[in-house]
Amino acid sequence: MRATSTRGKRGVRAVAAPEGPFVVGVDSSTQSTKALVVDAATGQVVAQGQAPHRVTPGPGHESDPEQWWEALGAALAQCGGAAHQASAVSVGGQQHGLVTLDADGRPVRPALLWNDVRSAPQRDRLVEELGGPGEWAERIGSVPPPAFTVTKWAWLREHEPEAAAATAAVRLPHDYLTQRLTGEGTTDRGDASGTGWWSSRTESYDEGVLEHVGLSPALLPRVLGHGEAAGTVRPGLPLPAGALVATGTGDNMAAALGLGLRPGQPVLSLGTSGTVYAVSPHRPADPSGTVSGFADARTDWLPLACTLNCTLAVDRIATLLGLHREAVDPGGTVTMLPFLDGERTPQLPYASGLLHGLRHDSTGGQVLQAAYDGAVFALLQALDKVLDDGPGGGSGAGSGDRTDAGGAGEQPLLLIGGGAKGAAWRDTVLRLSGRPVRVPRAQELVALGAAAQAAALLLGEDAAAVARRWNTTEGTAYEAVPRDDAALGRLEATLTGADTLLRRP
Ligand SMILES: Nc1ncnc2c1ncn2[C@@H]1O[C@H](COP(=O)(O)OP(=O)(O)O)[C@@H](O)[C@H]1O
Ligand SMILES: O=C(CO)[C@@H](O)[C@H](O)COP(=O)(O)O
Repeated sequence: MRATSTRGKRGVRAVAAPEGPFVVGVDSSTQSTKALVVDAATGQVVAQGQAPHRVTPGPGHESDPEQWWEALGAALAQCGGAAHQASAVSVGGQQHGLVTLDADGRPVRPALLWNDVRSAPQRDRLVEELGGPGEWAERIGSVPPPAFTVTKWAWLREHEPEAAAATAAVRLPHDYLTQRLTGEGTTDRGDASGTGWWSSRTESYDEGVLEHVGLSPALLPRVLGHGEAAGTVRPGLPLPAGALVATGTGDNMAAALGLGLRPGQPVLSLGTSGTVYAVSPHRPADPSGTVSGFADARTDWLPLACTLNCTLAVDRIATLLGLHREAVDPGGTVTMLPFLDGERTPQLPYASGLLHGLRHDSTGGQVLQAAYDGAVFALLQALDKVLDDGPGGGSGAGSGDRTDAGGAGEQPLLLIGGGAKGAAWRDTVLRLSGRPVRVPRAQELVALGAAAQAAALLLGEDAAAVARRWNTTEGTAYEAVPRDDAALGRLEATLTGADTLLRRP
Protein backbone atom coordinates (compact mmCIF):
# COMPACT_ATOMS: atom_id res chain seq x y z
CA MET A 1 0.00 0.00 0.00
CA ARG A 2 1.30 3.48 -0.89
CA ALA A 3 1.74 6.12 1.78
CA THR A 4 2.35 9.79 1.18
CA SER A 5 3.24 12.45 3.70
CA THR A 6 1.50 15.81 3.73
CA ARG A 7 3.13 18.86 5.25
CA GLY A 8 1.77 22.40 5.56
CA LYS A 9 3.68 25.64 5.99
CA ARG A 10 3.03 25.92 9.70
CA GLY A 11 2.60 22.31 10.81
CA VAL A 12 2.20 21.34 14.46
CA ARG A 13 5.78 20.01 14.33
CA ALA A 14 7.23 23.37 13.35
CA VAL A 15 10.58 23.91 15.02
CA ALA A 16 10.68 27.71 14.90
CA ALA A 17 10.94 29.55 18.25
CA PRO A 18 7.50 29.76 19.87
CA GLU A 19 5.66 33.04 19.31
CA GLY A 20 3.25 32.70 22.24
CA PRO A 21 1.04 33.21 24.08
CA PHE A 22 0.99 29.71 25.58
CA VAL A 23 -2.16 27.72 26.31
CA VAL A 24 -2.65 24.37 28.08
CA GLY A 25 -4.87 21.56 26.74
CA VAL A 26 -5.73 18.59 28.96
CA ASP A 27 -7.03 15.12 28.06
CA SER A 28 -8.27 13.33 31.17
CA SER A 29 -9.20 10.02 29.58
CA THR A 30 -9.75 6.51 30.85
CA GLN A 31 -6.16 5.36 31.22
CA SER A 32 -4.26 8.60 31.84
CA THR A 33 -4.12 12.39 31.94
CA LYS A 34 -2.14 14.10 29.20
CA ALA A 35 -1.30 17.79 29.29
CA LEU A 36 0.12 19.83 26.41
CA VAL A 37 1.54 23.34 26.54
CA VAL A 38 0.89 24.78 23.09
CA ASP A 39 1.99 27.95 21.30
CA ALA A 40 -1.38 29.56 20.49
CA ALA A 41 0.07 31.27 17.41
CA THR A 42 1.39 28.18 15.63
CA GLY A 43 0.05 25.08 17.40
CA GLN A 44 3.59 24.00 18.24
CA VAL A 45 3.65 21.72 21.30
CA VAL A 46 6.29 23.25 23.55
CA ALA A 47 5.98 20.83 26.49
CA GLN A 48 3.95 17.76 27.43
CA GLY A 49 3.31 15.44 30.36
CA GLN A 50 1.33 12.27 31.07
CA ALA A 51 0.35 10.47 34.28
CA PRO A 52 -1.63 7.20 34.58
CA HIS A 53 -5.04 6.56 36.20
CA ARG A 54 -6.12 3.46 38.07
CA VAL A 55 -9.36 1.79 36.94
CA THR A 56 -10.81 -0.97 39.11
CA PRO A 57 -10.84 -4.38 37.40
CA GLY A 58 -13.84 -6.69 37.58
CA PRO A 59 -17.45 -6.31 36.53
CA GLY A 60 -17.57 -2.60 37.32
CA HIS A 61 -15.12 0.06 36.14
CA GLU A 62 -14.51 2.87 38.61
CA SER A 63 -11.84 5.54 39.21
CA ASP A 64 -11.29 7.95 42.07
CA PRO A 65 -11.75 11.54 40.78
CA GLU A 66 -9.16 12.80 43.31
CA GLN A 67 -6.69 10.65 41.41
CA TRP A 68 -7.51 12.48 38.14
CA TRP A 69 -6.70 15.75 39.91
CA GLU A 70 -3.39 14.36 41.18
CA ALA A 71 -2.60 13.02 37.68
CA LEU A 72 -3.32 16.48 36.23
CA GLY A 73 -0.85 18.02 38.70
CA ALA A 74 1.77 15.37 37.82
CA ALA A 75 1.29 15.84 34.04
CA LEU A 76 1.57 19.63 34.41
CA ALA A 77 4.68 19.28 36.58
CA GLN A 78 6.32 17.32 33.72
CA CYS A 79 5.67 20.34 31.47
CA GLY A 80 8.10 22.34 33.65
CA GLY A 81 8.22 26.14 33.45
CA ALA A 82 6.17 26.30 30.24
CA ALA A 83 2.94 25.46 32.11
CA HIS A 84 3.55 28.44 34.41
CA GLN A 85 3.51 30.76 31.41
CA ALA A 86 0.07 29.65 30.21
CA SER A 87 -2.56 32.34 29.68
CA ALA A 88 -5.52 29.94 29.21
CA VAL A 89 -6.40 26.30 29.83
CA SER A 90 -9.15 23.88 28.88
CA VAL A 91 -9.97 20.32 29.95
CA GLY A 92 -11.25 17.52 27.69
CA GLY A 93 -12.37 14.42 29.58
CA GLN A 94 -13.71 10.89 29.15
CA GLN A 95 -17.47 11.18 28.61
CA HIS A 96 -20.44 9.98 30.70
CA GLY A 97 -18.67 9.16 34.02
CA LEU A 98 -20.85 9.74 37.11
CA VAL A 99 -18.98 11.91 39.63
CA THR A 100 -20.91 12.37 42.88
CA LEU A 101 -19.73 15.11 45.24
CA ASP A 102 -20.71 15.83 48.86
CA ALA A 103 -21.51 19.26 50.27
CA ASP A 104 -17.77 20.00 50.62
CA GLY A 105 -17.10 19.13 46.97
CA ARG A 106 -15.42 15.81 47.82
CA PRO A 107 -16.27 12.58 45.96
CA VAL A 108 -18.92 10.55 47.79
CA ARG A 109 -17.56 7.39 46.13
CA PRO A 110 -15.38 6.55 43.10
CA ALA A 111 -16.77 7.64 39.72
CA LEU A 112 -18.70 5.06 37.68
CA LEU A 113 -17.01 5.11 34.25
CA TRP A 114 -18.47 5.04 30.72
CA ASN A 115 -17.42 1.39 30.19
CA ASP A 116 -19.09 0.10 33.37
CA VAL A 117 -22.11 -1.85 32.09
CA ARG A 118 -23.64 -2.78 35.47
CA SER A 119 -26.46 -0.32 34.77
CA ALA A 120 -27.76 -2.34 31.77
CA PRO A 121 -30.96 -3.46 33.63
CA GLN A 122 -31.68 0.14 34.79
CA ARG A 123 -31.08 1.29 31.21
CA ASP A 124 -33.64 -1.18 29.83
CA ARG A 125 -36.22 -0.03 32.37
CA LEU A 126 -35.59 3.67 31.76
CA VAL A 127 -35.96 3.32 27.99
CA GLU A 128 -39.29 1.52 28.44
CA GLU A 129 -40.65 3.78 31.21
CA LEU A 130 -40.03 6.99 29.27
CA GLY A 131 -41.72 6.14 25.99
CA GLY A 132 -39.37 3.68 24.27
CA PRO A 133 -36.41 4.13 21.90
CA GLY A 134 -38.17 6.44 19.41
CA GLU A 135 -39.19 8.91 22.12
CA TRP A 136 -35.67 8.96 23.65
CA ALA A 137 -34.06 9.52 20.25
CA GLU A 138 -36.44 12.37 19.42
CA ARG A 139 -36.33 14.03 22.84
CA ILE A 140 -32.77 13.44 24.09
CA GLY A 141 -31.06 12.73 20.75
CA SER A 142 -29.91 9.24 21.84
CA VAL A 143 -31.37 5.99 23.07
CA PRO A 144 -29.11 5.79 26.12
CA PRO A 145 -26.76 2.81 26.34
CA PRO A 146 -25.57 1.78 29.84
CA ALA A 147 -22.62 4.14 29.26
CA PHE A 148 -24.80 7.21 29.79
CA THR A 149 -24.75 9.01 33.14
CA VAL A 150 -28.52 8.76 33.66
CA THR A 151 -28.37 4.95 33.76
CA LYS A 152 -25.50 5.09 36.28
CA TRP A 153 -27.41 7.45 38.55
CA ALA A 154 -30.39 5.04 38.40
CA TRP A 155 -28.01 2.17 39.31
CA LEU A 156 -26.58 4.14 42.24
CA ARG A 157 -30.00 4.98 43.65
CA GLU A 158 -30.96 1.32 43.51
CA HIS A 159 -27.72 -0.25 44.78
CA GLU A 160 -26.25 2.45 47.05
CA PRO A 161 -29.15 4.67 48.16
CA GLU A 162 -27.05 6.14 50.99
CA ALA A 163 -24.42 7.35 48.46
CA ALA A 164 -27.15 8.88 46.27
CA ALA A 165 -28.66 10.60 49.33
CA ALA A 166 -25.26 12.04 50.34
CA THR A 167 -24.75 13.54 46.87
CA ALA A 168 -24.88 17.35 46.79
CA ALA A 169 -23.54 17.78 43.23
CA VAL A 170 -23.32 15.57 40.13
CA ARG A 171 -20.54 16.19 37.65
CA LEU A 172 -18.92 14.68 34.56
CA PRO A 173 -15.15 14.02 34.65
CA HIS A 174 -14.25 17.22 32.76
CA ASP A 175 -16.67 19.28 34.89
CA TYR A 176 -15.02 17.97 38.05
CA LEU A 177 -11.54 19.05 36.94
CA THR A 178 -12.76 22.40 35.59
CA GLN A 179 -14.47 23.02 38.93
CA ARG A 180 -11.25 22.19 40.82
CA LEU A 181 -9.55 24.88 38.69
CA THR A 182 -12.21 27.61 38.86
CA GLY A 183 -14.37 26.86 41.89
CA GLU A 184 -17.46 27.05 39.62
CA GLY A 185 -19.86 24.23 38.67
CA THR A 186 -19.96 24.41 34.86
CA THR A 187 -20.17 22.11 31.84
CA ASP A 188 -20.62 22.42 28.07
CA ARG A 189 -23.29 21.21 25.62
CA GLY A 190 -21.01 18.54 24.10
CA ASP A 191 -20.38 16.63 27.32
CA ALA A 192 -23.89 17.39 28.68
CA SER A 193 -25.35 15.66 25.61
CA GLY A 194 -23.91 12.33 26.82
CA THR A 195 -25.71 12.38 30.17
CA GLY A 196 -29.18 11.31 29.00
CA TRP A 197 -30.76 14.19 30.95
CA TRP A 198 -29.87 16.95 28.45
CA SER A 199 -32.36 17.28 25.61
CA SER A 200 -30.84 17.92 22.19
CA ARG A 201 -34.31 19.09 21.08
CA THR A 202 -34.49 21.96 23.58
CA GLU A 203 -30.74 22.25 24.24
CA SER A 204 -31.36 22.26 27.99
CA TYR A 205 -31.71 19.87 30.92
CA ASP A 206 -34.82 17.69 30.58
CA GLU A 207 -36.70 18.15 33.85
CA GLY A 208 -39.02 15.21 33.08
CA VAL A 209 -36.11 12.77 32.84
CA LEU A 210 -34.49 14.27 35.94
CA GLU A 211 -37.70 13.99 37.96
CA HIS A 212 -38.14 10.40 36.80
CA VAL A 213 -34.71 9.42 38.16
CA GLY A 214 -35.03 11.56 41.31
CA LEU A 215 -32.25 14.01 40.55
CA SER A 216 -32.74 17.70 41.28
CA PRO A 217 -31.51 20.06 38.52
CA ALA A 218 -29.98 22.13 41.34
CA LEU A 219 -27.31 19.41 41.69
CA LEU A 220 -26.17 19.86 38.08
CA PRO A 221 -23.58 22.27 36.62
CA ARG A 222 -24.50 25.29 34.52
CA VAL A 223 -24.26 24.55 30.78
CA LEU A 224 -22.06 27.25 29.27
CA GLY A 225 -22.59 28.64 25.79
CA HIS A 226 -20.07 28.17 22.99
CA GLY A 227 -17.06 30.42 23.58
CA GLU A 228 -18.08 31.39 27.13
CA ALA A 229 -15.42 31.30 29.85
CA ALA A 230 -15.78 28.81 32.73
CA GLY A 231 -13.79 31.15 34.97
CA THR A 232 -10.18 31.75 35.91
CA VAL A 233 -7.60 29.57 37.67
CA ARG A 234 -7.71 29.98 41.44
CA PRO A 235 -4.50 30.79 43.36
CA GLY A 236 -2.39 27.91 44.70
CA LEU A 237 -2.96 25.52 41.79
CA PRO A 238 -0.40 24.05 39.35
CA LEU A 239 -1.23 26.74 36.75
CA PRO A 240 -0.91 30.55 36.82
CA ALA A 241 -3.59 32.14 38.99
CA GLY A 242 -5.95 34.23 36.87
CA ALA A 243 -5.35 32.24 33.65
CA LEU A 244 -8.58 31.91 31.65
CA VAL A 245 -10.41 28.57 31.81
CA ALA A 246 -12.47 27.59 28.73
CA THR A 247 -15.61 25.43 28.90
CA GLY A 248 -13.79 22.16 28.25
CA THR A 249 -15.78 19.28 26.77
CA GLY A 250 -15.99 15.50 26.29
CA ASP A 251 -12.92 13.84 24.84
CA ASN A 252 -14.49 12.98 21.47
CA MET A 253 -15.80 16.54 21.08
CA ALA A 254 -12.36 17.86 21.96
CA ALA A 255 -10.71 15.64 19.33
CA ALA A 256 -13.25 16.88 16.74
CA LEU A 257 -12.17 20.44 17.62
CA GLY A 258 -8.51 19.41 17.55
CA LEU A 259 -8.93 18.15 13.99
CA GLY A 260 -10.83 21.30 12.95
CA LEU A 261 -13.41 18.91 11.46
CA ARG A 262 -15.72 20.02 8.70
CA PRO A 263 -19.10 18.26 8.35
CA GLY A 264 -18.97 14.85 6.72
CA GLN A 265 -15.28 14.15 7.42
CA PRO A 266 -15.20 10.73 9.16
CA VAL A 267 -12.95 9.98 12.13
CA LEU A 268 -12.07 6.60 13.62
CA SER A 269 -10.48 6.78 17.06
CA LEU A 270 -8.63 3.81 18.58
CA GLY A 271 -8.25 4.17 22.36
CA THR A 272 -9.70 2.39 25.38
CA SER A 273 -12.95 3.02 23.51
CA GLY A 274 -13.21 2.78 19.76
CA THR A 275 -15.26 5.59 18.24
CA VAL A 276 -16.43 6.61 14.77
CA TYR A 277 -17.93 10.05 14.27
CA ALA A 278 -18.36 13.09 12.05
CA VAL A 279 -19.53 16.64 12.63
CA SER A 280 -23.04 17.27 11.28
CA PRO A 281 -25.21 20.35 10.90
CA HIS A 282 -28.26 18.09 11.55
CA ARG A 283 -29.45 17.03 15.00
CA PRO A 284 -29.12 13.22 15.07
CA ALA A 285 -32.01 11.07 16.34
CA ASP A 286 -31.30 7.37 15.70
CA PRO A 287 -34.05 5.19 17.23
CA SER A 288 -31.95 2.03 16.73
CA GLY A 289 -29.54 3.34 19.40
CA THR A 290 -26.41 2.64 17.34
CA VAL A 291 -25.63 6.33 16.87
CA SER A 292 -25.40 8.57 19.92
CA GLY A 293 -26.75 12.00 19.00
CA PHE A 294 -24.17 14.15 20.72
CA ALA A 295 -23.82 17.90 20.43
CA ASP A 296 -20.35 19.03 19.44
CA ALA A 297 -18.41 21.62 21.44
CA ARG A 298 -19.49 24.45 19.13
CA THR A 299 -23.03 24.79 17.76
CA ASP A 300 -23.19 21.68 15.51
CA TRP A 301 -23.73 17.97 16.25
CA LEU A 302 -21.51 14.94 16.61
CA PRO A 303 -23.24 11.67 15.63
CA LEU A 304 -20.98 8.98 17.11
CA ALA A 305 -20.84 5.23 17.65
CA CYS A 306 -18.64 3.81 20.40
CA THR A 307 -17.31 0.36 21.22
CA LEU A 308 -16.21 -0.72 24.69
CA ASN A 309 -13.54 -3.12 23.44
CA CYS A 310 -10.76 -1.59 21.44
CA THR A 311 -7.04 -1.22 22.27
CA LEU A 312 -7.20 -2.65 25.80
CA ALA A 313 -9.10 -5.72 24.64
CA VAL A 314 -6.72 -6.45 21.76
CA ASP A 315 -3.68 -5.87 24.00
CA ARG A 316 -5.21 -8.32 26.49
CA ILE A 317 -5.55 -10.99 23.77
CA ALA A 318 -1.92 -10.38 22.73
CA THR A 319 -0.84 -10.85 26.37
CA LEU A 320 -2.87 -14.07 26.68
CA LEU A 321 -1.18 -15.37 23.53
CA GLY A 322 2.25 -14.23 24.74
CA LEU A 323 2.67 -12.14 21.58
CA HIS A 324 3.77 -8.57 20.89
CA ARG A 325 0.80 -6.51 19.69
CA GLU A 326 2.29 -6.26 16.19
CA ALA A 327 2.94 -10.03 15.82
CA VAL A 328 -0.09 -10.73 13.61
CA ASP A 329 -0.26 -13.37 10.84
CA PRO A 330 -2.46 -13.02 7.74
CA GLY A 331 -4.99 -15.59 6.52
CA GLY A 332 -6.74 -18.45 8.30
CA THR A 333 -10.34 -19.02 9.32
CA VAL A 334 -10.45 -17.68 12.87
CA THR A 335 -12.98 -15.06 13.88
CA MET A 336 -13.07 -13.32 17.23
CA LEU A 337 -15.62 -11.02 18.81
CA PRO A 338 -13.37 -9.45 21.51
CA PHE A 339 -16.27 -8.32 23.73
CA LEU A 340 -14.35 -8.71 27.01
CA ASP A 341 -16.28 -5.86 28.69
CA GLY A 342 -19.68 -6.65 27.18
CA GLU A 343 -20.33 -4.44 24.15
CA ARG A 344 -22.14 -1.21 23.31
CA THR A 345 -21.85 -1.40 19.48
CA PRO A 346 -23.44 -3.82 18.69
CA GLN A 347 -25.69 -3.52 21.75
CA LEU A 348 -24.66 -6.60 23.71
CA PRO A 349 -23.95 -5.44 27.29
CA TYR A 350 -23.99 -9.00 28.68
CA ALA A 351 -21.68 -10.48 26.03
CA SER A 352 -18.20 -11.85 26.65
CA GLY A 353 -15.40 -12.59 24.16
CA LEU A 354 -16.00 -15.28 21.55
CA LEU A 355 -13.52 -17.25 19.41
CA HIS A 356 -14.71 -19.29 16.43
CA GLY A 357 -13.19 -21.16 13.48
CA LEU A 358 -10.03 -22.54 15.17
CA ARG A 359 -8.23 -25.28 13.20
CA HIS A 360 -5.06 -27.36 13.78
CA ASP A 361 -3.13 -25.06 11.46
CA SER A 362 -4.36 -21.80 13.01
CA THR A 363 -1.45 -19.74 14.33
CA GLY A 364 -1.32 -17.50 17.39
CA GLY A 365 -0.69 -14.56 15.06
CA GLN A 366 -3.91 -15.34 13.19
CA VAL A 367 -5.84 -15.43 16.47
CA LEU A 368 -4.38 -12.01 17.33
CA GLN A 369 -5.27 -10.67 13.87
CA ALA A 370 -8.80 -11.96 14.44
CA ALA A 371 -9.00 -9.83 17.62
CA TYR A 372 -8.03 -6.70 15.61
CA ASP A 373 -10.54 -7.67 12.92
CA GLY A 374 -13.36 -8.12 15.45
CA ALA A 375 -12.67 -4.76 17.09
CA VAL A 376 -12.49 -2.86 13.79
CA PHE A 377 -15.50 -4.71 12.30
CA ALA A 378 -17.74 -3.48 15.14
CA LEU A 379 -16.71 0.13 14.43
CA LEU A 380 -17.02 -0.08 10.66
CA GLN A 381 -20.48 -1.64 10.91
CA ALA A 382 -21.61 1.58 12.58
CA LEU A 383 -19.74 4.00 10.31
CA ASP A 384 -22.30 4.14 7.51
CA LYS A 385 -25.04 4.85 10.05
CA VAL A 386 -22.97 7.66 11.55
CA LEU A 387 -22.43 9.20 8.13
CA ASP A 388 -26.04 8.65 7.01
CA ASP A 389 -27.43 10.33 10.08
CA GLY A 390 -29.51 13.49 9.64
CA PRO A 391 -32.39 14.54 7.44
CA GLY A 392 -30.09 15.40 4.55
CA GLY A 393 -29.07 11.75 4.17
CA GLY A 394 -25.45 12.42 5.16
CA SER A 395 -23.77 14.24 7.99
CA GLY A 396 -22.42 16.85 5.65
CA ALA A 397 -25.44 17.25 3.40
CA GLY A 398 -26.73 20.77 3.07
CA SER A 399 -23.87 22.35 4.98
CA GLY A 400 -22.05 25.37 3.63
CA ASP A 401 -19.08 24.19 5.72
CA ARG A 402 -18.67 20.93 3.81
CA THR A 403 -15.19 19.66 3.07
CA ASP A 404 -14.22 19.88 -0.59
CA ALA A 405 -12.71 16.37 -0.61
CA GLY A 406 -15.63 14.93 -2.61
CA GLY A 407 -18.38 12.45 -1.66
CA ALA A 408 -18.44 10.66 1.69
CA GLY A 409 -17.22 7.40 0.08
CA GLU A 410 -14.01 9.04 -1.10
CA GLN A 411 -13.18 10.82 2.13
CA PRO A 412 -10.16 9.38 3.92
CA LEU A 413 -10.84 8.07 7.39
CA LEU A 414 -8.87 10.14 9.88
CA LEU A 415 -7.28 7.60 12.21
CA ILE A 416 -6.47 8.90 15.71
CA GLY A 417 -6.00 7.71 19.33
CA GLY A 418 -3.18 5.62 20.81
CA GLY A 419 -3.89 2.69 18.46
CA ALA A 420 -3.23 4.87 15.40
CA LYS A 421 0.47 4.54 16.25
CA GLY A 422 0.31 0.80 15.51
CA ALA A 423 0.79 -0.73 12.04
CA ALA A 424 -1.50 -3.69 12.81
CA TRP A 425 -4.38 -1.36 13.69
CA ARG A 426 -3.84 0.80 10.61
CA ASP A 427 -3.54 -2.16 8.23
CA THR A 428 -6.69 -3.75 9.68
CA VAL A 429 -8.67 -0.53 9.18
CA LEU A 430 -7.41 -0.24 5.59
CA ARG A 431 -8.19 -3.90 4.80
CA LEU A 432 -11.67 -4.00 6.35
CA SER A 433 -12.87 -0.53 5.32
CA GLY A 434 -11.64 -0.39 1.72
CA ARG A 435 -11.22 3.36 2.32
CA PRO A 436 -8.20 5.62 2.16
CA VAL A 437 -6.86 6.46 5.61
CA ARG A 438 -4.95 9.42 6.91
CA VAL A 439 -3.01 9.36 10.19
CA PRO A 440 -2.41 12.89 11.49
CA ARG A 441 1.10 13.42 12.76
CA ALA A 442 -0.26 15.27 15.79
CA GLN A 443 -0.93 12.49 18.28
CA GLU A 444 -2.77 13.93 21.26
CA LEU A 445 -5.79 15.31 19.45
CA VAL A 446 -8.04 15.50 22.51
CA ALA A 447 -5.51 17.60 24.41
CA LEU A 448 -4.77 19.59 21.26
CA GLY A 449 -8.51 20.26 20.80
CA ALA A 450 -8.75 21.45 24.39
CA ALA A 451 -5.73 23.69 23.72
CA ALA A 452 -7.50 25.07 20.63
CA GLN A 453 -10.53 25.80 22.82
CA ALA A 454 -8.30 27.66 25.29
CA ALA A 455 -6.58 29.57 22.46
CA ALA A 456 -9.98 30.46 20.95
CA LEU A 457 -11.14 31.92 24.26
CA LEU A 458 -7.92 33.85 24.70
CA LEU A 459 -7.72 35.21 21.14
CA GLY A 460 -11.44 35.62 20.44
CA GLU A 461 -11.41 33.09 17.56
CA ASP A 462 -13.38 29.96 16.69
CA ALA A 463 -11.74 26.81 18.13
CA ALA A 464 -12.07 24.71 14.95
CA ALA A 465 -10.62 27.60 12.92
CA VAL A 466 -7.68 27.75 15.35
CA ALA A 467 -7.01 24.00 14.82
CA ARG A 468 -7.21 24.42 11.04
CA ARG A 469 -4.69 27.25 11.30
CA TRP A 470 -2.47 24.84 13.26
CA ASN A 471 -2.69 22.25 10.41
CA THR A 472 -3.46 19.44 12.83
CA THR A 473 -4.61 16.94 10.18
CA GLU A 474 -1.27 17.03 8.41
CA GLY A 475 0.21 13.53 8.35
CA THR A 476 0.59 10.36 6.33
CA ALA A 477 -2.05 9.37 3.78
CA TYR A 478 -2.59 5.68 2.88
CA GLU A 479 -4.34 4.69 -0.35
CA ALA A 480 -7.37 2.43 -0.21
CA VAL A 481 -6.81 -1.33 -0.65
CA PRO A 482 -9.47 -3.84 -1.85
CA ARG A 483 -11.88 -4.57 1.00
CA ASP A 484 -11.54 -8.02 2.60
CA ASP A 485 -15.18 -9.03 2.17
CA ALA A 486 -14.44 -12.65 3.08
CA ALA A 487 -13.26 -11.67 6.57
CA LEU A 488 -16.23 -9.29 7.00
CA GLY A 489 -18.60 -12.08 5.91
CA ARG A 490 -17.10 -14.52 8.45
CA LEU A 491 -17.47 -11.95 11.23
CA GLU A 492 -21.06 -11.16 10.26
CA ALA A 493 -21.93 -14.89 10.23
CA THR A 494 -20.32 -15.44 13.67
CA LEU A 495 -22.15 -12.46 15.14
CA THR A 496 -25.51 -13.66 13.79
CA GLY A 497 -24.90 -17.33 14.64
CA ALA A 498 -23.89 -16.62 18.24
CA ASP A 499 -26.71 -14.16 18.93
CA THR A 500 -28.38 -16.15 21.74
CA LEU A 501 -25.06 -16.75 23.48
CA LEU A 502 -24.04 -13.09 23.25
CA ARG A 503 -27.33 -11.84 24.72
CA ARG A 504 -27.40 -14.15 27.74
CA PRO A 505 -27.01 -12.18 31.05
N1 LIG B 1 2.81 2.18 19.45
C1 LIG B 1 1.57 1.74 19.65
N2 LIG B 1 1.02 0.85 18.80
C2 LIG B 1 -0.25 0.40 18.98
N3 LIG B 1 -1.03 0.78 20.01
C3 LIG B 1 -0.53 1.64 20.89
C4 LIG B 1 0.78 2.17 20.77
N4 LIG B 1 0.98 3.01 21.81
C5 LIG B 1 -0.16 3.01 22.54
N5 LIG B 1 -1.08 2.19 22.00
C6 LIG B 1 -2.42 1.88 22.48
O1 LIG B 1 -3.04 3.09 22.83
C7 LIG B 1 -3.96 2.84 23.89
C8 LIG B 1 -4.18 4.14 24.64
O2 LIG B 1 -4.75 5.03 23.72
P1 LIG B 1 -5.36 6.41 24.21
O3 LIG B 1 -6.00 7.04 23.01
O4 LIG B 1 -4.29 7.19 24.90
O5 LIG B 1 -6.41 5.87 25.26
P2 LIG B 1 -7.42 6.62 26.24
O6 LIG B 1 -7.58 8.01 25.67
O7 LIG B 1 -8.67 5.81 26.16
O8 LIG B 1 -6.85 6.61 27.63
C9 LIG B 1 -3.34 1.74 24.72
O9 LIG B 1 -4.37 0.89 25.23
C10 LIG B 1 -2.42 1.01 23.71
O10 LIG B 1 -2.99 -0.23 23.34
O1 LIG C 1 -18.12 6.61 25.95
C1 LIG C 1 -17.44 7.16 25.10
C2 LIG C 1 -18.06 7.94 24.01
O2 LIG C 1 -19.45 7.91 24.02
C3 LIG C 1 -15.94 7.05 25.17
O3 LIG C 1 -15.34 7.45 23.98
C4 LIG C 1 -15.40 7.81 26.37
O4 LIG C 1 -15.48 9.20 26.10
C5 LIG C 1 -14.01 7.34 26.77
O5 LIG C 1 -13.02 7.68 25.88
P1 LIG C 1 -11.49 7.21 25.90
O6 LIG C 1 -10.98 7.28 27.29
O7 LIG C 1 -11.43 5.85 25.31
O8 LIG C 1 -10.82 8.22 25.01
